[in-house]
Amino acid sequence: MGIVVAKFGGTSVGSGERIYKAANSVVNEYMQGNQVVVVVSAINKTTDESIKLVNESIGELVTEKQLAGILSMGEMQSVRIMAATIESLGVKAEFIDPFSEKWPVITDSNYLNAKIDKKETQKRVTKYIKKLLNQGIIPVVCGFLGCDVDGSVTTLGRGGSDVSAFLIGHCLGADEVVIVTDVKGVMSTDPRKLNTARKLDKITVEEMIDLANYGAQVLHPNALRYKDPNIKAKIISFEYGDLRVQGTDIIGPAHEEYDVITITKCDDKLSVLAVVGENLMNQQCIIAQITQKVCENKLNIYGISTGESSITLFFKEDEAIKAHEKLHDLVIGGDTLSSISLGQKIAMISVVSHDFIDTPGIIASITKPLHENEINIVELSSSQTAVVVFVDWNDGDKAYDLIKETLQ
Ligand SMILES: Nc1ncnc2c1ncn2[C@@H]1O[C@H](COP(=O)(O)OP(=O)(O)O)[C@@H](O)[C@H]1O
Ligand SMILES: N[C@@H](CC(=O)OP(=O)(O)O)C(=O)O
Repeated sequence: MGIVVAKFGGTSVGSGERIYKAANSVVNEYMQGNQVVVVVSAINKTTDESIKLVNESIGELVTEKQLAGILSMGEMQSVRIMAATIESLGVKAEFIDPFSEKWPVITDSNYLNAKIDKKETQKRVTKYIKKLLNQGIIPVVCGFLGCDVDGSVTTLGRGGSDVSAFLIGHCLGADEVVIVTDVKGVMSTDPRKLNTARKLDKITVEEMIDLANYGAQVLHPNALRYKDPNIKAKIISFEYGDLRVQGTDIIGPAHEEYDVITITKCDDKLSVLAVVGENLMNQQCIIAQITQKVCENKLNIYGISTGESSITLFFKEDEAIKAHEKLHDLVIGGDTLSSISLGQKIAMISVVSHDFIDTPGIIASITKPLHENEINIVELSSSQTAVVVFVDWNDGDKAYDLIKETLQ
């Protein structure tokens, strides 16, 4: 016997027929001897429709607290219908919403993007949800919602039902979390945008996080925070009405702890090369020509950035000498580039954390102490989860210490 958390997204409960199919799949899983927790989103586009109504009626005068309360209605409705449908199939089910005494997900009072109180949630999942499972009852829990210490409804942010499912799975020590949605699994790209998209049989947690961070709606980027190594996870289609169907397996735990900031200074001394030319932004294939040259000579680029009239590249000190020579050949062999310069010795400091995605001001908090200590930043690049700072080699250790002091 195992514990399975099954989450049904809005489209998977988008009609009476789909709700029946979903309830039936849950009951079948239960009949096979598993304990099942159901997490449900609002039916179809209910949340979008509520937002539209609020915009048209109240507009900006709505408070965040009021809006969270209004949005919660979608999930309040869907859990009731789902629990009743499961019961109609002969198995005991209990809906749980933020007003239930047994509500598990406790958050702060950031109403529309609430932060989860993991300790309190863990306690309540054990006390209430686990108990229901042991009584043979199927808990049907509102996805997306939380409740603060004052008893006010909060939301976990748009698409937050995925977070609810993995959070509850984590707190229960579940065997599996199954995300039921309107695609066959994770695809090579959004099938609504490219019809050549194909289904992946598996994807690693890290890959899935990156895909989600860059907008693949299929899973909320914060959900996998709660994917423990021993929890199996998959994304499947609602079409089959079967939780055992194959979709995309999400493999392994997250490699890096969330909540943790990793700061590293590259051991290698780097050199900066600037390739210069007029109006490079509008020149086609120039980056391809540069990287092709670098690739032919088996050199590794540590960083690259583009500007109006220059492209800056970072290489290991010894490789930069060869890169300089080879890229100079490119410069004098064509009309687009005018010149190249091999500049100072550089230290590279990388700052990485999954928390950067939704934390404003990270770049400012990295650059402020450097500015205050008169350390010049040669280059800075950033992605959703990483900021890489290039400074003069002689400033490297001090810059590293300052960033560490500020962020940790
Ligand atoms: N790489 C991808 N693989 C699968 N689906 C994707 C991908 N990128 C974006 N999507 C979109 O995610 C949608 C599913 O997410 P969502 O609409 O939030 O479902 P649900 O209502 O079940 O939570 C799909 O319909 C698809 O258009
Ligand atoms: N109903 C909420 C929460 C959610 O997760 O929905 P879905 O699972 O349909 O993406 C929203 O639309 O944001």
